[in-house]
Order: sequence, then C-alpha cells, then structure tokens
Amino acid sequence: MGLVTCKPERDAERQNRQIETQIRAENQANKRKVKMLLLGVSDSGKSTIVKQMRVNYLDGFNETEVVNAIFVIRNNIIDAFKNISNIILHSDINVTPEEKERLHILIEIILDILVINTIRQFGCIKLFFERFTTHPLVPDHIHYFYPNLERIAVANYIPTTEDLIHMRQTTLGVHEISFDFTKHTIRLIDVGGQKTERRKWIHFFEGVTAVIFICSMASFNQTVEEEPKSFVWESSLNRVQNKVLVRSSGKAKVEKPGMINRLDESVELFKSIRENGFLRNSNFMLFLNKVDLLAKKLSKIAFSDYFPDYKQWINGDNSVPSVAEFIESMFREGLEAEHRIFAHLIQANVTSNVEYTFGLCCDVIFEKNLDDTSLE
Ligand SMILES: Nc1nc2c(ncn2[C@@H]2O[C@H](COP(=O)(O)OP(=O)(O)OP(=O)(O)O)[C@@H](O)[C@H]2O)c(=O)[nH]1
Ligand SMILES: [Mg+2]
Repeated sequence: MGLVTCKPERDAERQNRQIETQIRAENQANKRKVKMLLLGVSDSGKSTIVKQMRVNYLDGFNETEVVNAIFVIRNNIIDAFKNISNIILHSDINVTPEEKERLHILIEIILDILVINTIRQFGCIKLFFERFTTHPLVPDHIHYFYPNLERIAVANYIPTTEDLIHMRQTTLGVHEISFDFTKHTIRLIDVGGQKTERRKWIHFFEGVTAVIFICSMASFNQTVEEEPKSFVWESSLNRVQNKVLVRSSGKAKVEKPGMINRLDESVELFKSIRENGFLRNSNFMLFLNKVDLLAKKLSKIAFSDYFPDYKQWINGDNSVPSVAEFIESMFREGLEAEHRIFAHLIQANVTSNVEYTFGLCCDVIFEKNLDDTSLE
C-alpha cells in the first residue's frame, strides 16, 4: 500500500522543490557573474580599458558624454600646452621675443583652443615636438591630439570615439560597468589611482574573481604627480638629474625625499595588493601598458639611466622586449610561489588590442574557475 500524504505536506514538498530549483539556478547564475577590479596608479590606463569595453561590448558613449568631451579634450590640450611652454622656457630651445611673450601669457592666463591652434605653428613648439616628446611632463594624450589640433579647434567640433578614448579625465570615486562576455556577466570596477583615492579600494576587495593591475611602462622616466612641478621643470631636461631618486625595493639610495619614480611606485603598489589577504583567491592579471610610448621613449632614452640594475640584465639592450621583460621581473620579484600572475603587454588606446588581451585573460580566468568548480 502506498504512503498516503495529506495535501498540506504535498504542498510543502512542492514548495521545497521549487526553492531548491531556485537556489540551484541562482548558484549557476552567480557562478557566471564575474567581479573584476581594475587597479593601478594614476594615469596607468584603467579608465581607458573601461572605455574600450564600452566600445566593444556596450553601446559606446552617449550624446551627453560626447558633448562634455568637447570641453574636457580642449582643456587637456590647453593644460598640455601650458606645460610644454614652461618646459620650452626652461630649455635651450631658441625662442623669439614675440614667442616668449605669447608663451608667458599662455602659462598665466587660460586661453581658448583657437589660440593654441596658432601657437602650434611657432618654431619653438615644432622644435619641442621633434626633441622633447619623451619629456616626463608631456601628457601621453598630446601625441594623439597635437596632429589633430586643427580639427579639434573648429567651432562645430564633435569628438570621435577615438578622441574620447584618448581623452584624459582623472577618476574620482568608483565607477562600474556590467556587460555580457561569452556565458558570463562581467562587473568591471574602475577606481581612481591617485594616492588619496586608494583608501576607497578596500571596500571592493570582497568576492573579486580577478584583479587587472595596469602599469604604464612609459612611466619609467616620470616621478609621481603629486611632486612640486617647479623642481621637475628645472631638472627634468637633464635626465641624469631626474633619474630614480627613491627606490624602496632597489639598491639606489634616497637622494631627494618625496621624489618617487612612478614605475617603482607601481611595482610597490602591486606587491602590497598581491599580498592582501582579501584577494588571496583572486586571479591576478598584470597589464604592462603603453607599449607604444615605451618604444618611443626607448628610441631616445636609455632605460638604464633610470634603472641602473638593468645594465646587469641578461639581454640588457635598449629594446622593447628586453625592457618589458625586465619590468615584468620587477613585478614578480619576491612574490611567494602561490602568488601567480598572468602578465601581458598592451596598448590600451587601441580597441582591437584590448579586445584580444581581455579575451586571453578571460580564457585563463574561466578555465581556472572551471577547475575550482569541478573540485566542489
Ligand atoms: N600612448 C598611449 N596612451 C595611453 C595608453 N593607455 C592609456 N593612455 C593614455 O593615458 C592617459 C591616462 O589614462 P587613464 O585611463 O585616464 O588612466 P587611469 O589609470 O584611469 O588614471 P586615474 O583615473 O587617475 O587613476 C589617457 O590620456 C590615455 O589616453 C597607451 O597604451 N598608449
Ligand atoms: Mg581613471
């Protein structure tokens, strides 16, 4: 004789089954949710990666963002030209009295983009772009915006997607986007890299599937941006004076307190994050960014002028592959064996390059997650 159950019990069983199915479905969905954190010092290229994801996997930029970008891009250029004028006036570049006066006015007073468009024709500016493009105080975006100045200066200028990708806007606070990638939903979190912003990072360290740490390889001849600029303008034309001043990890002694090499800062920051207990089980991706600018700089500057240890490096020529290998070794040095990292060279302002590298990373992350799942 079969077991007779009364109606309330059958209802309870059905309800239990429904709840279990729901929990299973939620677990499956959660496994497909991936939290990724973009970390790195300021100006390393984190937000540029986010912009590329928006272009690749979302709808790109909306109308309001494009209109706001007109102002931001023009300001990027005006600020860059103020710096450039300062560098020229502290250099041995020949400047006519009229040019000198105009450069001083540019530094003192905020001028509009049309004025910059005329200043760009000055002999001293042209000479600057021939001789000093690798100067540590020249913002990276100007290499892109300088040849496009005429287009940007016209009254009815509308920024292109490419313009928005190159635009520089320091991140304050935390921004995130969410998009579908293969079978996964990726939540990508972008934070500000400035020192004052870093204390906010810890709030996002829980449940992180992957940390994408970005480093600008081109920052090897730069010092951290919080430093007094007057010193840098005067000294940075002489690269020997401006070489590594503080290397907390390396052998060079502290020569000027407060002057920290930006690549060193990036390595130190990476190590402190890699060893953070909350991120013990996260995958670590290291994006060695700005490979284009690194190549440009290495054609004019010896890497070993800034990192004397490089002279002893096996392949110590001044080539991109060798220098990149050395930089990667700086990140790996002293890490515990289980602290594995997946490193890749990247040029974040090239959409296809980001798409490719991100795909490689995801292959690693998802394959590893699959392993983790199968152990359960
Ligand atoms: N040439 C070149 N420029 C790049 C590359 N990646 C980023 N940039 C530029 O570097 C500048 C800084 O990039 P962001 O993405 O704003 O840097 P960030 O890490 O978000 O900086 P914070 O928000 O201050 O933390 C921008 O002007 C970018 O266009 C690259 O691979 N090559
Ligand atoms: Mg940013």
